Amino acid sequence: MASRKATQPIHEFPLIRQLQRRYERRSPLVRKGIGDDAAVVSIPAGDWAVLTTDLLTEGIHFDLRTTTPMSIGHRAAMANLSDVAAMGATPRFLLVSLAIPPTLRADDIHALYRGLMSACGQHQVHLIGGDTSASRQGLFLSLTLFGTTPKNRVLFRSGARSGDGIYVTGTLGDSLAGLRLLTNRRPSQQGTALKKKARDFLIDRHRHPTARVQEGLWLNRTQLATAAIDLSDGLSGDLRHVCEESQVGADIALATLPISPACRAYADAHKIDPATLALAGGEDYELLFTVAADDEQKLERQARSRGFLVTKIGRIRPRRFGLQSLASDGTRTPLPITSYRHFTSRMKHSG
Ligand SMILES: Nc1ncnc2c1ncn2[C@@H]1O[C@H](COP(=O)(O)OP(=O)(O)OP(=O)(O)O)[C@@H](O)[C@H]1O
Ligand SMILES: Cc1ncc(C[n+]2csc(CCOP(=O)(O)O)c2C)c(N)n1
Ligand SMILES: [Mg+2]
Repeated sequence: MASRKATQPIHEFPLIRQLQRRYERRSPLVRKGIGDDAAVVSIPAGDWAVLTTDLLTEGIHFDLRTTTPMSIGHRAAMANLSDVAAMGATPRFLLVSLAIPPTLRADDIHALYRGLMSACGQHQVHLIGGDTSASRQGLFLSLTLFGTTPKNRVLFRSGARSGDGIYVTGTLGDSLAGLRLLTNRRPSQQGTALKKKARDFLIDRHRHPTARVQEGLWLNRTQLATAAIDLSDGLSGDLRHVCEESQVGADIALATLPISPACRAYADAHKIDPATLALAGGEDYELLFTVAADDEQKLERQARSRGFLVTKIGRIRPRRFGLQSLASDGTRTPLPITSYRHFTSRMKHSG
């Protein structure tokens, strides 16, 4: 969907100057942004810095035949914002590194930045620098996001305790269903039973995910969450990280997983259980968090009054029980790992 013709060659320094003119904003915290050997920022006294980086690789994280440069920029920003959100921190400064193949034009890079910066603009994140290189083959995009949080105030993966309720924001499985709609090469098998509105919704959830920054800040500020993680690889794998770091087990009640009407319609049309999409689906960028049993009512009340969608999906158990799925009739079975794994699961997810 990007132009594959090199009609408008890229010149490194004019491109950087244009990006600086368009996207650099003044901030009292930015002492030096784009233009020196490194950026210099000051952070509020006593705050802790929260740092994350994410790499997006053509063919692995996106396919230029089925997506747009603007969506790639948006998703890259949201992937990083989501990690800062999962720590309960405020995102502040962004570094962007690009390796650009000869097939892309300057216009494509500007579209990518429009997607990036519109996502960052929602959270007052400042672009402070980056790096630009040519690539012989494929587009690579690496973002580093710098956030802050008051000292000692942070949501770790390691704080879950036996008895805590397990919650997620939003709905699960939409992004994977959207990706499958985009990449399935046999449209005759998928289009008929699914209304255009549902199809558009799922594709949009894949192309334009929303990082739950406000929710993360709320959970941290109120100290209602004992642990948190963002769902980038898929529930079945990401929950496992929380359990390993917290040295606990978990029950997940499959019937309670929040599934959007569109994802349910997709699952019906394909005769699959929507829970399999929710467990496997990566890139939803929802938050999974745990809450002490005594705080659950308070959490649910506050979520309602703030307009945040949160759903209880299970409970933390002692480590010896491992991770189990709990059926409506009370039977338990081990929760299989079906989430995205680099080096093994690419075809399964895109096919
Ligand atoms: N190549 C690496 N070198 C050093 N540390 C790494 C490397 N890759 C990952 N890590 C660290 O491992 C931990 C888990 O990383 P991972 O990328 O799985 O995070 P994630 O939030 O689950 O996924 P993602 O942000 O990529 O969607 C993080 O602390 C990360 O900084
Ligand atoms: C073309 C194409 N094929 C497959 C996928 C699915 N996918 C790729 S990486 C990933 C997990 C998150 O990555 P990371 O852990 O690196 O943040 C997922 C779910 C996609 N988005 N595009
Ligand atoms: Mg993460």
